[in-house]
Amino acid sequence: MAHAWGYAANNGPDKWVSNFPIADGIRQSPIDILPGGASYDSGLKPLSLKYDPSNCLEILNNGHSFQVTFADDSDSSTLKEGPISGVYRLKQFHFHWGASDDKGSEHTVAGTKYPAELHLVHWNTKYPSFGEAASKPDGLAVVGVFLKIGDANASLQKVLDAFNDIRAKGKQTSFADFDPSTLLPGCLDYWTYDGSLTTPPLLESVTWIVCKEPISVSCEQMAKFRSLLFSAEGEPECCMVDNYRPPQPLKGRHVRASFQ
Ligand SMILES: NS(=O)(=O)c1c(F)c(F)c(S(=O)(=O)CCO)c(N[C@H](c2ccccc2)[C@@H](O)c2ccccc2)c1F
Ligand SMILES: [Zn+2]
Repeated sequence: MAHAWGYAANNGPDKWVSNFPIADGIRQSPIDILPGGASYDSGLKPLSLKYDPSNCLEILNNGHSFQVTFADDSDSSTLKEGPISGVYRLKQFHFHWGASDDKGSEHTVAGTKYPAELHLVHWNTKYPSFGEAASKPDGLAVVGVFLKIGDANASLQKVLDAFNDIRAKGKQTSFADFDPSTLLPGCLDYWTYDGSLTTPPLLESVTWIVCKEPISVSCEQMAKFRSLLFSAEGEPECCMVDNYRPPQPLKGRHVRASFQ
């Protein structure tokens, strides 16, 4: 049985290709975004994000990151417009972060790494389910938001306050009435390109929408991220840090900007 994928030297991003050959595919994510190389597209619409806090269900340590899961049986928490057509439903959000403040984001901007990156994962309702959508080239849309060291983020603190219940892999706890739009930056200018999931199964089904403006996170809040564990209860403790895939080859893809 091949050992499970992770972010360590023996099972990390450089090893994923042996079990997931698409790791060397033509539309892999993340990428290094070169603002000078992105072309402004006046046809790109503003993002329309409408989230209902009552859809928020639970928070879970899945051993790779932590995720906040949403009820997606109706169109009450959706992404519309932007670079996509149709209606995409919010399924979950999660983060990626580093062992220190100089790394942690998956996307980079002209080589600049941020200490963390938020991903809001949505699926195209033209397909019957998330699982179906995840295997289609237009099946998923992920909104990425960079985190930058600065003032403490009060909205993020609500998520971090749940960490004591989910410290180890497999732990979950109810998490209700959270509005993820409170985690979005004031300005929703974005870059967009065709890409993939950044973890196995690395499916090439994601329209990436990466916000230009970061949100703030304090050093103390970053320390709280790093208090989570990759390991399950009873296993030797392994801090959950550096759970990011490095930028992948562009392979001829174009990045568009919604702003000039
Ligand atoms: N950066 S990314 O957006 O590509 C990404 C991640 F980097 C990521 F870590 C996760 S994760 O769920 O936290 C652990 C890996 O599954 C997911 N989770 C996916 C997911 C699972 C359930 C519901 C929504 C999203 C991912 O696990 C997945 C997507 C599609 C098919 C199978 C699994 C994910 F989408
Ligand atoms: Zn992610």
